[in-house]
Amino acid sequence: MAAGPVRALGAMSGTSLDGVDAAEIVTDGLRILEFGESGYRAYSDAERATLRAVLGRWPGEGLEAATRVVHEAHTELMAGFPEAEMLGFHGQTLAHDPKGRGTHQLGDGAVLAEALARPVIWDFRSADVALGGEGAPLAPFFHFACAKWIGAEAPLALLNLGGVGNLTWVDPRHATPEAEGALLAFDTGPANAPINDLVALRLGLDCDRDGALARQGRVEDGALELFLDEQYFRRMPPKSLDRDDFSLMLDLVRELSDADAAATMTAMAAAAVMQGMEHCPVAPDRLLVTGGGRHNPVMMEMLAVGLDCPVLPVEAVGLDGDMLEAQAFAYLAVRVAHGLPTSCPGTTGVAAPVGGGQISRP
Ligand SMILES: Nc1ncnc2c1ncn2[C@@H]1O[C@H](COP(=O)(O)OP(=O)(O)OP(=O)(O)O)[C@@H](O)[C@H]1O
Ligand SMILES: CC(=O)N[C@H]1[C@@H]2OC[C@@H](O2)[C@@H](O)[C@@H]1O[C@H](C)C(=O)O
Repeated sequence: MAAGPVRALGAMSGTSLDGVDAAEIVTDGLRILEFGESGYRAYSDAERATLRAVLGRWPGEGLEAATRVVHEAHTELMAGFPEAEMLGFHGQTLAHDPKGRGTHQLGDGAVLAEALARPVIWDFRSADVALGGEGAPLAPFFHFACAKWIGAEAPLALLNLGGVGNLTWVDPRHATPEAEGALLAFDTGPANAPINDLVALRLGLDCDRDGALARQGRVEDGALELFLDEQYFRRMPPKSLDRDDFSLMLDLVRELSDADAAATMTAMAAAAVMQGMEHCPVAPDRLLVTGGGRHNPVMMEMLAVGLDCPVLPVEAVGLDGDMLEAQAFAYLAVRVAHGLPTSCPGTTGVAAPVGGGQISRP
């Protein structure tokens, strides 16, 4: 395919299991030329339960119903973007165990290519894992393009607070993301997923909206210390996590009141980020925050108090923090189509820059 600009649509079904985000960008696979339309398709409670029931169950039987949910939700949403020439389809991570079972995202790009009559780029993580990488995070190459787009001239950090947190340190003075020293990225630790699980279990809520519960509680330092004692925090990056790798968190707060448990888990997510920031090769001049956690003022305040640099939502530089991951998979799709790498030693620990992703045509 010619390496000119493409209007691509990316879709992401994140670890929070709330729904599917889709967003268009125009790119040549190097620069962001234009941001386009975006949309969201929530999972119904029944669909979410179907997905939740199979998380971690891979390899396994009986994934048909969950796969159908993923295909239907994505087809419905992506059909509303007829001008997109190419589709980037992340799928729903079912299991992520790069050094063991591998990484698996539910959904078949070939089925979507038929249904939507357009080329679909998908299965972004497998090639990286096959070559010894973590297979995640993959947004960092897009974060590099974002740093260029905002005209950054000094190292900065981008943090995604999704179900899991991931941090990207970017030095925008390099010409390409795969240049040695341009990027360092890794998953910081659990972010919203355990808080969602806590409030779902105890109160039947989706999330601790606006940190209202955490704000009423007190952080239990003993539990926080035990959490930070986890082996994961002693590992050097790159490193990545599966959604439920930190299920011990619920045990650590079992004896606490609802409010204290929420406050302590919010502090755990923030402390994991602070730990992660210590890995930055050069202190970043700001931390730009994307993902749902930036809407949680308690988590944002904890980060602002604990870090030396300004902590700002990505909206402060004109980006859309609800759509950044979907945009990332639109951008990565075009990179794959143009034969460009999507990960490198600094982002996933893979031995050399690699272009992941399969291309399915209708
Ligand atoms: N107003 C809010 N107050 C508190 N938390 C919020 C708020 N809005 C969103 N969140 C949290 O953000 C989560 C959604 O974040 P996001 O959509 O970035 O996650 P994701 O993309 O599914 O995860 P990942 O990036 O790990 O794949 C919600 O499940 C909730 O926990
Ligand atoms: C295996 C997997 O799906 N990982 C997700 C998850 O959600 C956040 C964090 O863990 C990150 O590593 C990744 O998502 C983003 C989009 C990424 O690859 O950059």
